[in-house]
Amino acid sequence: MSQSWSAPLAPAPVHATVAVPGSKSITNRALVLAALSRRPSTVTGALRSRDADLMIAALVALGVPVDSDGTTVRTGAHTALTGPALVDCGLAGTVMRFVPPVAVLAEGRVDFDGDPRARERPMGTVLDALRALGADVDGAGLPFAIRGRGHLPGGAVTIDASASSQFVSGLLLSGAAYDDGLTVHHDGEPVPSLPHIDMTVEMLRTAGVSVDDSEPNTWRVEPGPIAPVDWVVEPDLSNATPFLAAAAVTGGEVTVPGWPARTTQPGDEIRQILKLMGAEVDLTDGRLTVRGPGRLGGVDIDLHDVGELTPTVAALAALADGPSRLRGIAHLRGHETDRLAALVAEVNGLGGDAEETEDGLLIRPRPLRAGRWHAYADHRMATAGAIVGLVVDGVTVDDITTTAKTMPDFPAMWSAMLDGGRG
Ligand SMILES: O=C(O)C1=C[C@@H](OP(=O)(O)O)[C@@H](O)[C@H](O)C1
Ligand SMILES: C=C(OP(=O)(O)O)C(=O)O
Repeated sequence: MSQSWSAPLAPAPVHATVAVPGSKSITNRALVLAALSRRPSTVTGALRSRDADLMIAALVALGVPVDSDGTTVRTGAHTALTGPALVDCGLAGTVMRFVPPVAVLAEGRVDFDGDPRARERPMGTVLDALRALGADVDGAGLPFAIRGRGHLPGGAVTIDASASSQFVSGLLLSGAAYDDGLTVHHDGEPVPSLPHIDMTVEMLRTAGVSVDDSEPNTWRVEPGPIAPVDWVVEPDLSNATPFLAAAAVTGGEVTVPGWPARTTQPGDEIRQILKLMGAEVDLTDGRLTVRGPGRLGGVDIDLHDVGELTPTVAALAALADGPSRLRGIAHLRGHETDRLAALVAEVNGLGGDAEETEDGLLIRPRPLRAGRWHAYADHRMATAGAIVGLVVDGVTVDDITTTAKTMPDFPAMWSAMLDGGRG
C-alpha cells in the first residue's frame, strides 16, 4: 500500500552519523553463489529488504534450505535444485536477471513473474542467451517459464549488454555450474555499470571460480565447483548517498562508518562527485565524512559506470547554484522507472529547470517550491525527493514505501539523521 510522506525540512545543518544496511548487490550475489555451492554458507551483514527477501524466496522455491536471523542468512546443504517453482521478481533487476540462469539447473518447470513495471524492464537478452546455451525457455520477458533439466551444456554466447550490466553478471554467476562453463562476449554500445561486473568477477573468484576477464567485453568462466563462503557484506554505498547528500545540501556534516577502503561498489564514486560539487570529503579509518559547502556547485559528469547514483546526483544538481550535465545514462530509461523522464518531471514539477538529453540530463539552477514529488515505485526517486525536501519547504513524496526495495527503514533513518543520529 502506498503511503504519502511529508519530507522533513532540515531545521539546521544536519550533523549525524548514519550506519547504512548491507549492499543489495553484494547480498544478492552472495545468496546466489551460496545456493549454487550446494554446501552450507553464511551471509553476514546481509541486506534485509524487498529485493533481498525476494532473492531468498526465489532460492527457497528452487529447493535451497535457507534460514535467517536478521542480517545473518545461512544456506544449507542440498543435492539438487528443483521445480516446479514460482519466482516472484518484484521489481528487482538482480532477481529477474540472476535467477533464470540458476533455474535452468533445476529439475522441473520454473515460472517467473513480477511487478507490472518489471514486465517492461529489458530481459529478452538473458532469455535468448540461455536458449542459445541449450535451455528450454518460453517467453521474451516477464512472465516467462524455464523448463530446467538439471544441467545446461553452456559454452559461448554473444549478447548485447548495453541495456544492463546485469545481463552479464547474471550469466557469469551461474556459468561455472554449466557443463562446459561459459564464455560471454558483449557486442554493442558500451556496457553500463562495469564496476558491478567487476563485483561479480571478484565474488566468483572468492568462491574459487576461475574467471578470465583479461579481454575487454569478454568473460570466460571455467566449469567447476563453486565453494561455500562465509560472506561478509559491505554497507550499501549507493544507499549511503542520500545521507551524505544531506550534509552537502544543508552545509552540515554526515559520517558513514564501515566505508570500505577498497570496493567494487559504484557508490564509492560519490566521494569524487561531492568533491566536484564543492563538498569536503574525508575517509579515515573506515569512516567517510562529508562536510557541506556554503554553496553547492553544478557538475558535468559521465555517470555511465555509476548510473545507480543518478537520482541522488540529480537532486543535488537541482539544488546547486550552477548548471549540471549528467551524461552516459540513457540506460536509466529501463530502470525501476524511466529515471530520466521521472527526474525531469519531478524537478520541473517543483518549479525547477531540468531537461532530458539523448543520454542524460541538463539541470539548471532555479528556485524550487513546495509540491508533490512522485516516486514511480522507485526507491531512489523517493530518496531523491527526501533530499530536495530537506531545503525546500512543503515537499511531499507520494509513496515512501518504495524505499522498502533496498532500505525499509529509510523514513526512520532519515528522522534519526535529522535528530543528530548516531549510527
Ligand atoms: O548488478 C547489480 O547489482 C546492479 C547493476 C546495475 O544495473 P544496470 O547495469 O542495469 O544499470 C545497477 O544499476 C543496479 O542497481 C545493480
Ligand atoms: C537499478 C536499480 O535496481 P535493480 O537491481 O532493480 O536493477 C537500482 O537499485 O538503482
